[in-house]
Amino acid sequence: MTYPLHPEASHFVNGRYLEDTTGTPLDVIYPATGEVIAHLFEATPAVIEQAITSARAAQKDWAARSGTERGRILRRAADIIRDRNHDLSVLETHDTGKPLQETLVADATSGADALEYYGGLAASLTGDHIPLGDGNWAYTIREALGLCVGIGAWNYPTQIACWKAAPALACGNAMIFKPSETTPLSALKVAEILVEAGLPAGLFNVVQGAGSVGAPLVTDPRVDKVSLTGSVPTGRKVYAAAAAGMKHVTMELGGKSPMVVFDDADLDSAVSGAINGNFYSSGQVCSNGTRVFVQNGIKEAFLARLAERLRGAIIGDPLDQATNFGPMVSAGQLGIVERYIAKGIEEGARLVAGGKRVDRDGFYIEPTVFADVTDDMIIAQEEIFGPVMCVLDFDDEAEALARANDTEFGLAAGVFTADLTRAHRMVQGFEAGTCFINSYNDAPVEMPFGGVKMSGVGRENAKAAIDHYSQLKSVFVRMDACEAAF
Ligand SMILES: NC(=O)c1ccc[n+]([C@@H]2O[C@H](COP(=O)([O-])OP(=O)(O)OC[C@H]3O[C@@H](n4cnc5c(N)ncnc54)[C@H](O)[C@@H]3O)[C@@H](O)[C@H]2O)c1
Ligand SMILES: C[N+](C)(C)CCCC=O
Repeated sequence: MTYPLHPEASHFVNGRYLEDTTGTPLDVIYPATGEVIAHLFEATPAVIEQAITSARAAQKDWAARSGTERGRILRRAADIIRDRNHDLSVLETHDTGKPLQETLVADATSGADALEYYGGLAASLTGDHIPLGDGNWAYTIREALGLCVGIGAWNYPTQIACWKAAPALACGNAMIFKPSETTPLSALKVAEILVEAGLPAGLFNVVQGAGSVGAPLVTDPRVDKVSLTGSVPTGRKVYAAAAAGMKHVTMELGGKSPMVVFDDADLDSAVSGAINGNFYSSGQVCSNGTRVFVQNGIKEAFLARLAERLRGAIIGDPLDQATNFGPMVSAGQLGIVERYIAKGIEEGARLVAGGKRVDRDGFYIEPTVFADVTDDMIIAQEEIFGPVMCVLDFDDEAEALARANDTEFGLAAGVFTADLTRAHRMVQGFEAGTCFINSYNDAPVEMPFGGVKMSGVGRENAKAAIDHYSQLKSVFVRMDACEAAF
């Protein structure tokens, strides 16, 4: 089976595809060629209204079902996704431009992991029994929040949809998901598969559009929770709008994460970490370790080995499974990256690799490395969200830690060293939500993922996400007579 690139309609609402051609046209562009591969329409107020009404209507019955029943449907969806991994990966590659070599292992499969994990957890989402003095006791009931809105970024459309939908649905919520306007295709397949797996109509809806479609969803009084994956500026706006309605939020935002490489690190392992943390998905990964602090004793060896390893980058057609480095997602994002590269040169950083557009159709730019970067440079401070690695030097541990933390962001941090005591000491000191020792960017569903400081609020994945998609009702039970002062 091969999926057609053009979906049946723009939106998926109340268990079926839905079109409203009066919405603003939304063209889907294949980043590897620049061609338009689908013509969609942004959601109109009428589409949004249908999504909210159907989600609210379906949620109560869903929450009243047993966790076992809810979990079974999620696990069935995970199985279908795994069976269709190849076709879903081809679609994800068209949506994002990411090489098929990556999408085959990191996108639909990661979504399936989330559905399987929360499907397994659903039956054991319980409250507590709390014994109190004098024979009295209390208990807590874990309840669904109601209607959750998920808003996605464009780098991992399938994964983001599933990382939000799976815990939300496991807890008994309904969800309306608005994918990024840049990558609207993959989430529609997730919705279709959930219904095929037995999810009742209305519980997972996909509506398309840009911020103008997201904003009314965030402020609608019938929405109980908003989970955003996006940039810090958008996070600020969405968090503030949600706060006005006292809604629950999860904010998965951007970063400028540090990776610290000590002299005693295994050189190839550290270089692999730096490549994974800067060039996977053409650098369009929130948690990327884009400030690579390398201790002076190993710096030149690190740069030499990195240059050698970069020659192994195969830049080309993302559908060719030999390709391991694809285009940027859009012409706009390519332009942003080019401007940062020009800025780095202007600031006096040493360009040691890449820096140029690739001479072919589509939005390609070479994997780029700057050395001799200093903390005050713009390229060391701002999230570029493209394949631009900044290498900075340091002398000792205390200096590396202080400089690693000297940022408003706090999504991730990594350390490469043979000294495990030092590794754990560094991790204790990192002001970051997600840390890595002698590795970078691993995100298994069993491990909480998220940031601190400006990088976000709340956690996705693992049991931690359950607390962000459910609430506790506390019940005090008196076993003797209730007394009063008068
Ligand atoms: N922490 C994480 O898990 C994570 C994962 C992936 C990407 N990101 C971050 O996402 C950013 C890149 O993605 P992007 O360019 O799509 O981000 P973005 O902030 O431009 O957009 C994110 C989403 O928010 C929507 N949006 C914009 N304005 C809105 C508004 N006022 N109300 C409601 N919704 C609105 C967009 O349409 C899009 O769907 C980077 O900063 C990256 O670090 C974070
Ligand atoms: C699984 N990764 C590659 C760490 C991506 C997480 C989501 C951030 O962009």
